[in-house]
Amino acid sequence: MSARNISRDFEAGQETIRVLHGIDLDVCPGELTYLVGESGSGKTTLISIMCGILWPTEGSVEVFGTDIYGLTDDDLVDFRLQNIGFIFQQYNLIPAIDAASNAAVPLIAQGMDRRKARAKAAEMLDALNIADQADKLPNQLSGGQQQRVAIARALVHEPRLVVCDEPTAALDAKSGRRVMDLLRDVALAEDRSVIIVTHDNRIFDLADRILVLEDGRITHDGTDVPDDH
Ligand SMILES: Nc1ncnc2c1ncn2[C@@H]1O[C@H](COP(=O)(O)OP(=O)(O)OP(=O)(O)O)[C@@H](O)[C@H]1O
Repeated sequence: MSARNISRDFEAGQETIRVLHGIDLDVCPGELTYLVGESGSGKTTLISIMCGILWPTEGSVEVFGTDIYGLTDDDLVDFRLQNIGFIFQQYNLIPAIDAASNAAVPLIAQGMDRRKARAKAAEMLDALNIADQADKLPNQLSGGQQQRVAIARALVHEPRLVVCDEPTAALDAKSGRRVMDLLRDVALAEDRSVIIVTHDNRIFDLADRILVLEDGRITHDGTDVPDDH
């Protein structure tokens, strides 16, 4: 996928604040790409634009050959549903349905039979080591378990682009590694991309590429992370 000349402004009272300044970025399929940077540097804003949920003020984003902000609203919703999985810091689970049904949402939205979708979602929960929580409601789960349900939901329909905001932050070291292994196994392939926003230095060694964002600009692009991050 590629982003060209991305800028984003937010209104704050009378003022307009520019939080991204003309970002150009190509994300290569088959690579685990990390985005790191201080709080407020614009990471969440950038990945939200890259995965089709926040319009840039300027610039364009192409995902697997489609200019996503050139689509109609309906076509963009459909494109996201087919091609993109996201895991945000707020898990946004549906409170009234159990973990397996939450994880099955993208498949059901794509029209899959409910029972089949639940079975596939249960497999994903199993891979994340929470198969025994499948029948629980979100408020019966710990924060880390809810996060794993959100991860299962992001991966269950095998999207070609997966975007994650702090996927391991709420997890202990072992669970964090398991999530990263799963992201690598399920989400990454020759024709698939994964972008991860993280502060978690326990997983820096797993990245193929690390980008640093500072004040809305990319200031580092390499295989390692600079010492001060
Ligand atoms: N909807 C909004 N309205 C106004 N300002 C916003 C909005 N969303 C983000 N911002 C501002 O844009 C800047 C970048 O925010 P963003 O959440 O992208 O940073 P971040 O690097 O992801 O931070 P963190 O690591 O704390 O999540 C911040 O100054 C934030 O206050």
